Amino acid sequence: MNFLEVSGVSKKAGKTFELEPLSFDLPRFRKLAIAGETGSGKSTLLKMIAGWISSDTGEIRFEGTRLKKIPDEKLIPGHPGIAYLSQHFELANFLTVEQVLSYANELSEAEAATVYEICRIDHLLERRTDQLSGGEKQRIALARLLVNAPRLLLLDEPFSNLDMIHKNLLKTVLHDVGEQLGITGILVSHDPQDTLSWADELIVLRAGAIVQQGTPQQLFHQPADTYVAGLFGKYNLLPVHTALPGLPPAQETKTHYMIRPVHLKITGDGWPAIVQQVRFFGNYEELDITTGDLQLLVHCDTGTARKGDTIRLSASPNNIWQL
Ligand SMILES: Nc1ncnc2c1ncn2[C@@H]1O[C@H](COP(=O)(O)OP(=O)(O)OP(=O)(O)O)[C@@H](O)[C@H]1O
Repeated sequence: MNFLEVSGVSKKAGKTFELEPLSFDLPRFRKLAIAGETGSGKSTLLKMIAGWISSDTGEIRFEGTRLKKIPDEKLIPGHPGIAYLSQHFELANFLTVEQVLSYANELSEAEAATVYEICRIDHLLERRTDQLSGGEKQRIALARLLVNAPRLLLLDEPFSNLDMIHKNLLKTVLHDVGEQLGITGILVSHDPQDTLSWADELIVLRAGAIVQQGTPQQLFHQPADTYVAGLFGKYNLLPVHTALPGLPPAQETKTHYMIRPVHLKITGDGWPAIVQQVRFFGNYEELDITTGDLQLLVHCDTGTARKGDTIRLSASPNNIWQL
């Protein structure tokens, strides 16, 4: 028995969208992220697991028990043991944070104090809910779910609308929730970059279907297609007939080599190339380069090359993937 078993669930939403029957298992304590472009069905899937909407087919089992469907088998959304942090959470007005949390609390005082500490909200307990920033409200909404002692936490786009500082703070909080509270998590994000550092496993959706499932490393280095490759960052495509030294023999059925810009290294020997453009991104620079009739992107340390330079490039065979 797996902690969570999703078997053949499908859902029609609106006139045109259909989440195709999909299945996956999630062992306890494993962090799963669901990525995909806008409208690919991420939230629909998460809401079905949360018990906010029902699937048209299939079933979901949590800790061995089949989850009841709403509204056929139960009227109130949600399932015991599963917490769902929606994009549109609400906190009761005119209450202090402490009141909001104590009404929901099912933990001992010491356990609740640990949750407040992990959520970095100790200093906010006396505040009223209308005296909080968006990021603070969100961490309180999260704490309110955690004081119900869930075993599975579902997070729907938790990083949207947060500036970099609050986003990083929330990432630390979510890391600690998994590590210190031992809560299994599923996170949905339209920005796959946010999921790479958090997840143990990723599912990529496109148009309501799973296109790839694997570790963040697999999805980044060995994407199933250009859609998955593009979700996780920029990439170069070189036709397999490209005559550059060091490229591995092309596999049958593959048409292109894929190399991430960060994996093209400027070296003493390698393919001669001309730098056409340099763009500054702070931590790195992005070069437009041409080699023969190919145009490629290279990411390198700032100040490595200037427009017009002739450079030499190479890539380790480990960082060349075929599509
Ligand atoms: N209640 C609904 N009524 C009509 N259409 C819906 C409903 N819920 C979802 N849809 C449609 O289903 C599709 C998938 O929506 P969903 O919210 O699951 O996508 P998503 O991948 O989470 O997108 P985003 O990243 O933009 O949140 C969309 O085309 C959406 O318009």
